[in-house]
Amino acid sequence: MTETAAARQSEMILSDQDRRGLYRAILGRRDVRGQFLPDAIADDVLARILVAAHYAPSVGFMQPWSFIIVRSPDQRARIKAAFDRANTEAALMFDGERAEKYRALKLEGILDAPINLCITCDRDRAGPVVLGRTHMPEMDLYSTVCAVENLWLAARAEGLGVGWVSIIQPEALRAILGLPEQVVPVAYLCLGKVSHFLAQPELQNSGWRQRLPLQDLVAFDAWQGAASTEDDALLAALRHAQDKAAMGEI
Ligand SMILES: Cc1cc2c(cc1C)N(C[C@H](O)[C@H](O)[C@H](O)COP(=O)(O)O)c1[nH]c(=O)[nH]c(=O)c1N2
Repeated sequence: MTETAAARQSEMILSDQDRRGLYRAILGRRDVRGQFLPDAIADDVLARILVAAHYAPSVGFMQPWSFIIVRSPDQRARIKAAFDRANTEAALMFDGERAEKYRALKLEGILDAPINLCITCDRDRAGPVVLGRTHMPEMDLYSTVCAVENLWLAARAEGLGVGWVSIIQPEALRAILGLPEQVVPVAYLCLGKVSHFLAQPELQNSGWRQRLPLQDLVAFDAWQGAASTEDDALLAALRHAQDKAAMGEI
């Protein structure tokens, strides 16, 4: 290995501090709806988090995403009206106490956040036959979701909150944003500085749903395959790691 290649290789190794920073961003990432501040986001910060999204993995290196930055108050008002229509329909799908609880939740920050961002998937970006998508046609959509998560984590590292709004008819999004037919609106996000990040998901705090024990979601060799004694140490490690994560530690 040449000296430059060796130096480059050592840059690829994350320091312990880097590693911890990554986990802190992952554990501290939140879906933000109610803590947005109206402050503008600096262009260089917005550029960095868009680059993070653009560096996501994608099937056949398809890079099917595009990013529509929605700043216009008129456009956001149209989106908010579409959310309100869908949210009224959604509330009717829950019964009794659950419906009441649903109606009390704040589920979007469309007008509160200074920027909204629609991340789309162009299903034709790389032609009809895509390496890796031949037998799983939804892989381009999954790739776009990888870009969403990259952006979400990068935003968290920059101290910005992101909230995903999916209570909206995709056809309404299409019409408002003028999307062509082959372009799917994958994620509609609200983005901005926040007063604070909550320690736990809002749905957990409100008693809507709790985080599941990770060890119940891990199986061996087949769907719901039972652990053998050789897996005991791993299961203990999972429990330990999740207990620490619940306290915000890694
Ligand atoms: C695909 C998808 C779609 C939505 C969400 C997430 C994802 C991944 N979430 C946020 C969701 O409620 C939240 O991620 C979980 O409650 C866990 O909380 P944290 O993200 O850890 O804060 C979300 N939240 C909300 O208030 N309105 C919404 O429409 C949606 N839609």
